[in-house]
Amino acid sequence: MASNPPSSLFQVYLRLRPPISQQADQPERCLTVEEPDASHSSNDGSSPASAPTHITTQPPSDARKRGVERFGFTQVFDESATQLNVFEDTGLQSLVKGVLLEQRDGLVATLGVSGSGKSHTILGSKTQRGITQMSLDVIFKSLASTIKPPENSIPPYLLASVSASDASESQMFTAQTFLDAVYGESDRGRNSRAQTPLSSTRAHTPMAVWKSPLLNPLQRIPNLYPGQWGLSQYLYKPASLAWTKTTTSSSNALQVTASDSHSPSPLPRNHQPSTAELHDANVGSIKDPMPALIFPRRHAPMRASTLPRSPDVSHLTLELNPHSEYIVLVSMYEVYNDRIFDLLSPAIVPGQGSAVSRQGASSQKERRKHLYFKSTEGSPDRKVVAGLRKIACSTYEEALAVLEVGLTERKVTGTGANSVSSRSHGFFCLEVKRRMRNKRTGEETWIGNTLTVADLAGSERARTAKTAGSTLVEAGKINESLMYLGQCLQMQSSNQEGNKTAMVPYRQCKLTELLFSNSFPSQQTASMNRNPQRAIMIVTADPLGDYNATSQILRYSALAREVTVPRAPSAESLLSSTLGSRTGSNGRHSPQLGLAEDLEKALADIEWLTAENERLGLRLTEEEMLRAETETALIVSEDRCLLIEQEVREECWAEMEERMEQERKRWQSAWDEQTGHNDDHIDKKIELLSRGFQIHEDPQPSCDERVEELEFENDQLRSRITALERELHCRSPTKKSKSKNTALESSRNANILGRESDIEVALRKMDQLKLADSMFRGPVVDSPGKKQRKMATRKWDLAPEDDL
Ligand SMILES: Nc1ncnc2c1ncn2[C@@H]1O[C@H](COP(=O)(O)OP(=O)(O)OP(=O)(O)O)[C@@H](O)[C@H]1O
Repeated sequence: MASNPPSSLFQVYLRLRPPISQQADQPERCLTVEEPDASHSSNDGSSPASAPTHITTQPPSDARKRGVERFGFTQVFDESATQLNVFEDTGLQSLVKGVLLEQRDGLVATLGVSGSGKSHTILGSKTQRGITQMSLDVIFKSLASTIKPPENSIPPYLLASVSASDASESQMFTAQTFLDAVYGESDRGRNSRAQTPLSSTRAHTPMAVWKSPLLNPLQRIPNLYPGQWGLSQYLYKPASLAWTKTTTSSSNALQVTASDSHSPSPLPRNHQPSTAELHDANVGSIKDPMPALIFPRRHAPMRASTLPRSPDVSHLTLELNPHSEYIVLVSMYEVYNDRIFDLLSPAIVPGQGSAVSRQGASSQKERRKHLYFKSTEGSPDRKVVAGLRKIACSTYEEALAVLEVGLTERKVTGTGANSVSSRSHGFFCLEVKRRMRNKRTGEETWIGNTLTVADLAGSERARTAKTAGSTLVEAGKINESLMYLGQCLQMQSSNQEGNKTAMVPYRQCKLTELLFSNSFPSQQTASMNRNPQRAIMIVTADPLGDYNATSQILRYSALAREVTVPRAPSAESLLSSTLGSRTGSNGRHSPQLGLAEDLEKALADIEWLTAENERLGLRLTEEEMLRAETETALIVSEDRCLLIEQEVREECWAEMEERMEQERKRWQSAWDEQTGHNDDHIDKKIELLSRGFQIHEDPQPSCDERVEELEFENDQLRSRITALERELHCRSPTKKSKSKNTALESSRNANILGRESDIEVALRKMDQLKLADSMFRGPVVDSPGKKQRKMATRKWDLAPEDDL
């Protein structure tokens, strides 16, 4: 089994985690490290000959029938391996060397089940440094004599020049400016990191370093390099948000200063930046640094002196050309829910002073701007994460302080599997750029390579990790991306085993794209003298952890795999031993020897059956492995289903709420309309009623009108009396005289009374008239049932008695 094929994209190492605490009832151990094979030595010398390279799985006792799997890695580190062992034996020094000297990018990533020790390997603990700190230390120690400029601060012009040749559309800041923005001047003296999310959530991997309360380097610029860089010409004024030329001398003053022949590294005359050039440079920080540097304020982290300094890696320092000039840029990003987010430019929640990344999945998704992994104008041959914030660091401490800032932004949550579980794939990039000058044209540029350290989130099962809601969504995305990563790694190992060159399907998700894109040599990269990256994968596993999850990860990542079925003692050997034991000591066969032939026949049958059994056992194991893989795919699908279900539920809920709101509004408007109508209706009714109740009073007639009225009535009455008298004349004379006498008498009586009211007079007069009328008409024969109509009293009946 070739455990370390030369063409592998990734060197894959396995590291076993020691038990955290000694429990009385330790779970069964599921992994056993094989003793190193003396004959084995790695093809490229990437692992020492005495180092173990294989591991076997021990299925739990309730599943003994399962086949034993044997996995091959570049090297296996058992529980006793220290951080320094891992750093040295994984060849991280050669990765650093590739970045510094060989124009080769380096990538180191950790992969494993949640809680298996990935972050510990990458970032270390309170007492031990991780491979990130050690790599940083080696790089800064190697660059110590060459890193420019001295006094640990970077002049802005230098940054402008670096930025102009940067291909990733980044924003650049010096570490001092950046850390000033993060911690502020007032907090510099404090040493507590109690309030940083990192301190509470990731206690085992302290990264905080920020010790030197130096002045803002930019404030000291004018005196820094008077002769060499001509920086006295430029002064950074944060208030004006721009580089301004402080001198009023002629425009070529800078060129004169910069081309000073005494300068140890003079800039070419034709490449000194004019103000316009600086303005045109693709640097957000230089055009407009302060707005981009808004950052939630933090308290300064713990003192550098309290941070672990071991393991010491001074002996790994590399020799570099002392005349070269380097600059180190640090950037950090995370892949969260298959999107890339810059960890050094977080979104800000107004008034809260904390990054949005701590606010939960949805808000994070909504408020942070995600970045693209793409080819840019300046980098057509390879993809880069565009638009990152890059911090120029000139010391190890500065780089660690920036790393600390990025880590506090990273999404970490407590789950059932790990109390500080990473919920995103974190990438820490260390770009080392070297100044290159074209001797012929004098053109200056900065080229460099990047060492990327990736701390991948751990795979987990929703059931064991007890995740729900947004954490479940994250877990689904994590598992999915790890499944794709597993497919790529499997393709890599099957390519090597069968010498095929099948396509590694790395474009399926952001994680695999970021890890694999730059691993393949292309024609363009070859023409640009750029080597494909070197990559190391450190797989971490807990030997006392979950068998299924651990063996699944190992199946993904191992460079080689074998399956063996535990053999039962062969029937042949059993029979031979039985027969042998029955042979007498004197050499004679026992009486049962006659059965030997039958037994031999049976032996052959048994042998055949045993072989068949083994074959079936092997198939069973293969089927089981297939089933395990399908189970993983099922878990991923289940996670996806849950995710979809959750999304659908949320959508339905939102739609229902929207509809309810619409209905409510509709009912409200109908109600308002109806109420308005009712009010109108009632108003109208009231109006009508009030109109009906209005009492009309005739105006009091004036005296003249009354007189006139009465006179008119008198006339009427007189004419009526005349008519009656005339009628009376036409009838019997006796009645006539009597009647007349009666009328006259009445009139006389009325005159006598004199004081009777008009009404009484009128009533009496009416009675008289009725009487007279009945007399004149004679007896009237009324039809039965017909009522006699009474004459109503009228105003004109009320004539004064005198008139009558
Ligand atoms: N080699 C080791 N030596 C001592 N302790 C270790 C080692 N590896 C891991 N641990 C401890 O185990 C615990 C879990 O480790 P860690 O946080 O690194 O897991 P992880 O794989 O990064 O988990 P996740 O994927 O959930 O982030 C920590 O307390 C860590 O200190």
